[in-house]
Amino acid sequence: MSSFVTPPVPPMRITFDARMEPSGPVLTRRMSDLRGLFADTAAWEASLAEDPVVYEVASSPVPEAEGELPQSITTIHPGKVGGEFHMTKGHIHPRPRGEIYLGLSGVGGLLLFDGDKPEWIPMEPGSIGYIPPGWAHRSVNTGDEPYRFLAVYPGDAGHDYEWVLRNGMGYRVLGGADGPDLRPF
Ligand SMILES: O=P(O)(O)OC[C@H]1O[C@H](O)[C@H](O)[C@@H](O)[C@@H]1O
Ligand SMILES: [Fe+2]
Repeated sequence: MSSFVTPPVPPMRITFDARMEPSGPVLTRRMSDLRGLFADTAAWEASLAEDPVVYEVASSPVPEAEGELPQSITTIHPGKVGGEFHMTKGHIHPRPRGEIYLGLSGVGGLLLFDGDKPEWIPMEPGSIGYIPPGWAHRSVNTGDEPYRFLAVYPGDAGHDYEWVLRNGMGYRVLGGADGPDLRPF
């Protein structure tokens, strides 16, 4: 994802509206944008008839450029595909850079994978999830209302989505009787 502002930018107060969303560009990802991510391909194909919005990313007007600290608020709408919770595509930063997430509303989790072992950080309003450099990351809505989080990341980190398609994320996150059921794959 990229924002529409080029550096240098002035010091600024970032203003959030009543829904606490930054005023910058919004990226919408529909089910059809999530090809190859859900295990149950038949269920994914069936969902394309309606092609619902799975998540939206609203960015602040800070450029994705070296030295900058862009922020975004992602809203993942609730739902499942073949028992698997709605989730983001997931990516790794081509330049190894850390990132922080802050849970704002709803419940979910941050799935991390270093290519060897997966980690799961449950997220609720007020939780800070830390993504160390070199870990792929994906967010999952494990509840029945929208899950929203703020992300802050170095502007030169970049997004590699192919890595996740090639390597997976270590776990699939399904709805279980007592909350999320993490299945190795
Ligand atoms: O990029 P995705 O894996 O689709 O995740 C959606 C978004 O989540 C967070 O907000 C990240 O900071 C964004 O950089 C990312 O674009
Ligand atoms: Fe990231």
